[in-house]
Amino acid sequence: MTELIDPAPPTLAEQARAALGKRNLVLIGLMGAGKSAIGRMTAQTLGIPFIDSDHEIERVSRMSISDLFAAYGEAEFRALETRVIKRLLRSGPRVVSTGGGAYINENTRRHIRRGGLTVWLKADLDVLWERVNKRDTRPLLKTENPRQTLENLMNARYPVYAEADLTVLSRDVKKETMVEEVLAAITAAGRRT
Ligand SMILES: Nc1ncnc2c1ncn2[C@@H]1O[C@H](COP(=O)(O)OP(=O)(O)O)[C@@H](O)[C@H]1O
Ligand SMILES: O=C(O)C1=C[C@@H](OP(=O)(O)O)[C@@H](O)[C@H](O)C1
Ligand SMILES: [Mg+2]
Repeated sequence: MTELIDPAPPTLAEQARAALGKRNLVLIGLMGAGKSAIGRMTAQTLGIPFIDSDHEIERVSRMSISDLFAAYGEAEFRALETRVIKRLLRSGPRVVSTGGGAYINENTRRHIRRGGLTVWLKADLDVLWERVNKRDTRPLLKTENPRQTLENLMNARYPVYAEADLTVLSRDVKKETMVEEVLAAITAAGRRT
């Protein structure tokens, strides 16, 4: 007689993967929130592809984000960003990390809202500033007072990011903890919908 063995309960990653189904997971939030870093790790944990929209923009344009801003200006960058994100969201499931301004652009936001489950990585100014001031790859922060610029962007953008399906607080904890919280949020949302 064969013995019936209870299957192991599903892991958090398996539960989140099931809740996501064919949908894309789209990370939004301000510069330094961890969209690129946490998005990559989340995709690995879920076992689905990861794409960073800025990386894809750099690949297709063969230019860095800074050079794109300098050569063509922000409006052209936004138009390219819209096209790239629309294409990236055409098939799923994937984790797509967007650049901080993507969700703020009305056109891009429309594609994102249709194209997947949105998670806002929300962080306070000190956390963001600590992270972004170490690098000079973000053209919008090449101002006289970049911390103030970041704060202004926060004030302008947080009400829009707040429309996301889910919000996870990004703070100084291990990246693995952030990934777990994203997975837990997806799982809980899956139960609700
Ligand atoms: N939970 C975290 N703890 C410590 N450092 C983090 C955490 N999340 C992200 N970082 C770091 O902060 C910096 C900005 O993260 P990044 O993923 O590029 O943000 P975004 O894509 O939202 O601008 C990177 O150097 C990244 O490794
Ligand atoms: O907030 C923004 O408008 C931007 C954020 C950047 O991406 P990260 O949020 O990944 O730094 C990048 O897309 C570009 O510099 C503009
Ligand atoms: Mg990024």
